[in-house]
Amino acid sequence: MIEFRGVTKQYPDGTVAVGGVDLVVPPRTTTVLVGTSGSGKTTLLRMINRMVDPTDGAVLIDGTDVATVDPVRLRRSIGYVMQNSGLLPHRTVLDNVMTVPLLKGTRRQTARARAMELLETVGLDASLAQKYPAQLSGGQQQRVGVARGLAADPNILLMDEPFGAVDPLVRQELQQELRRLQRELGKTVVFVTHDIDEAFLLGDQVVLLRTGGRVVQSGEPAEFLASPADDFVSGFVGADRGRRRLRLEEVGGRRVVVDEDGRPAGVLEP
Ligand SMILES: Nc1ncnc2c1ncn2[C@@H]1O[C@H](COP(=O)(O)OP(=O)(O)OP(=O)(O)O)[C@@H](O)[C@H]1O
Repeated sequence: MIEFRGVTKQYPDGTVAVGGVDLVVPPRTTTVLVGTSGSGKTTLLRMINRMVDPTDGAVLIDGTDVATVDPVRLRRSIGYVMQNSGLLPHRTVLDNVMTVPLLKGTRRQTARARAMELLETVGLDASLAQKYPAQLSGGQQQRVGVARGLAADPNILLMDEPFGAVDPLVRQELQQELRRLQRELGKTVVFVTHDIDEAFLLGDQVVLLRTGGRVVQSGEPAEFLASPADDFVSGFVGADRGRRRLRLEEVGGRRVVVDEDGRPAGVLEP
């Protein structure tokens, strides 16, 4: 379990990136931090592995204040996946995935076998292992990034807009893969996005932030539509837009769910 207790981050120039956040991230579930640009999502995420230290409050992992843990050790025990995959360009895919396990002292043969296994887990063909990142598509690079994040078998996986830079179709594919992976692996995932649809799709818990790094609402995705905390939330989740306003229509004896324009969204189970 990850816990934020009264966490604030004020940068030396006076910017309050995160303002007094209290939040619990339950284990083995996906928590999505969502919000507009500059709402403190990345800062909040990076306080988990001490890439950023809070100026006030504390972040605890399983009851231990991360401030008391050596940052290098901490970072190697937590998976981290970022937007542009962050792969080392002059190293092969295999070497990229093996980096952290080798740094942690895993034997080369073991690390290699595990890396090959992980490439398969994230849906990559073994033949890509000896290629260099630039020889891969954006989507493939992101998959390698996910494999690398999982390589040291961390309990926690931090993902900062990991699918932000790929085209919409590949993005959908990667989102579905992450859902599958999460069902199989049961990691504690903290995922940053500015896309509310992605947040609803992936999050067991969604945390909506606004400028100044304040939590406006948190909870299960459906709660945001059922009872948005205020107008900002309504606007952000699009509760006021046609796409979210669904209604039932009877078609050929079945109950079909349609949107405001009458376009079908699905069929209601009997
Ligand atoms: N090193 C820094 N020094 C000063 N201000 C910073 C620094 N890093 C971030 N900030 C500011 O803190 C605020 C929050 O930044 P952060 O990157 O956490 O937001 P974000 O929600 O992740 O945004 P985005 O979606 O654009 O990545 C912003 O106003 C940003 O300009």
